[in-house]
Amino acid sequence: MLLDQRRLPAEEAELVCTDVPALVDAIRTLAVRGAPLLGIAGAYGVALAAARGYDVAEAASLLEGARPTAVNLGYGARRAAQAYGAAVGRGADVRQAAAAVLAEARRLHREDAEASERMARHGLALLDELLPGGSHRILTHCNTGRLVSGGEGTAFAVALAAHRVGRLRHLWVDETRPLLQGARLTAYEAARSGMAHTLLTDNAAGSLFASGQVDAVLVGADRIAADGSVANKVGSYPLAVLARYHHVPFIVVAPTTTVDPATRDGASIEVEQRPGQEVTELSAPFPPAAVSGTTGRLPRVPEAASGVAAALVAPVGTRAHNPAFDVTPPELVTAVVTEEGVVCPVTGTGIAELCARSRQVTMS
Ligand SMILES: CSC[C@@H](O)[C@@H](O)C(=O)COP(=O)(O)O
Repeated sequence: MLLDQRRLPAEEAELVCTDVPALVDAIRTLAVRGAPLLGIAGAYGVALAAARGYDVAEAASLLEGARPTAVNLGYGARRAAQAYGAAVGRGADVRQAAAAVLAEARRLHREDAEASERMARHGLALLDELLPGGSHRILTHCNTGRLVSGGEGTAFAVALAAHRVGRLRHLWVDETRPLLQGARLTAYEAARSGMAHTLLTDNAAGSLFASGQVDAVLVGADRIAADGSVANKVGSYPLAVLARYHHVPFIVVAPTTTVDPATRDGASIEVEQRPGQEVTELSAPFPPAAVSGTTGRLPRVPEAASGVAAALVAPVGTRAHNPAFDVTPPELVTAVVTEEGVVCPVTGTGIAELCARSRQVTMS
């Protein structure tokens, strides 16, 4: 059972996935999303497969293939599949093996919550070190809070920790085109946590930096390559460039499960390309109610890819370039905060150590 993130903030609706294809669809359509949560969903998906008596290895590979960039998804699915294999190897019957996978998924879920808490602590200490004086105006991109984690999230958890100790002056929330994770989800989480926040269009960030209103950028990551390159929601790289130009720290917050030593460098990271319709139409993942509320005088088209009514925002037939992520080179990253501590890609410090601490699981 998932909280259906496609329907937020209009509605807090549950989505029940009773088989693996349903979960794969939920992952592809972003009902469940965000790197750490994808790992958790992948592990529970394999537990579901085991409980239903499906082929566990095939389920793990289907789940892993649902979205290519967030390495956590494959990590969760592979780790659960390994737990199944190990149980069978110990002589467990199908029911016992399924129980072992479920226990492993729950363990991963708990570990993510713990990692989240530790990242928040390390991140807050880093902010205090980088920005003495302690009244932080933080800009964040996409959604990295409780909605994406077993705990309070990655980058958002650091901002929340600063808020709790009275050191967050303001949270700037990028809307995050085209699927509006910032507007729909981060603004929703910030409001629920009572954080002072303002939503801006992604394009408004430049003038915000220029007017000196951003003290630090905090983002999450979907995959960190062996050279310290960071893949995150499209729009993160331009923020890193802006931050460098304006002498503002650009900080990545991600658990060690996001570090992938097997991916050599940024160019080797597969960036998910999403349907152009997400750019040319106001449609998926918005629920029909939200779409009808926002169509105004825009022409309506009968059906979007998701099957919900949509409004055109570009002429029929317009092609759209829609990468879901971009890659920030290590020289633009001031620091990577993990649950194990802080490393500094800009100086090359700690990247090898980070890779050594990665918890990636490879299937034999
Ligand atoms: C949640 S931590 C980091 C990332 O997963 C997050 O910033 C992000 O890019 C999510 O992308 P999404 O396409 O919404 O799954």
